Amino acid sequence: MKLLILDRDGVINFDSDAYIKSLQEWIPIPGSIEAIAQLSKAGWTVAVATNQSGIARGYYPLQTLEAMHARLRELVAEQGGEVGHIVYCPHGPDEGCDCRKPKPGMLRAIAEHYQADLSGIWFVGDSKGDLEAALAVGAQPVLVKTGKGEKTLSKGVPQNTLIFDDLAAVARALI
Ligand SMILES: O=P(O)(O)OC[C@@H](O)[C@H]1O[C@@H](OP(=O)(O)O)[C@@H](O)[C@@H](O)[C@@H]1O
Ligand SMILES: [Mg+2]
Ligand SMILES: [Zn+2]
Repeated sequence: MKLLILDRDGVINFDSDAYIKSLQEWIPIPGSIEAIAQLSKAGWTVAVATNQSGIARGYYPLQTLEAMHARLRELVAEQGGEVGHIVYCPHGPDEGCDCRKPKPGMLRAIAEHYQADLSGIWFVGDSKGDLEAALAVGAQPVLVKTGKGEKTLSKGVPQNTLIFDDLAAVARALI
């Protein structure tokens, strides 16, 4: 299957150092909704793996997170596309969970959901932890320059990282 996995904040929607704490703060990056819709219409399964430590930190309830993901699904559906499995890590950095990136637990959960092999699968992110999670399971690290991407790039990225300006450019490369 044609499986593509996306980080959320900084890839699909704008990110903020103050976290994305409400539906109103969840604003798609221009071109990202269209990119996901075009990819899914071209036969790609587009899954999402996102750290959401704001839940553990008490910044927003699970209900708000679910509302953001419902909005994402709604916007992509309006463009005739579909969003696949969305996995999130609600834990804080000190909880020692297996799902918080750079650990690959969420990528493994998505692979399990689709009974898919992760080797070579593109995982598109904006942070170093995204790239490291990809490498941990033999997936292809892909960096976009949106969100924290420029900052991540300036600090150096793994040698085989693919680099694109944004999610729309990733979609153009795949379709
Ligand atoms: O990029 P994804 O994984 O979709 O989500 C990242 C968010 O959960 C937040 O992750 C936080 O990192 P800490 O969780 O505080 O280390 C910060 O980087 C915030 O700016 C960011 O909004
Ligand atoms: Mg991100
Ligand atoms: Zn977790």
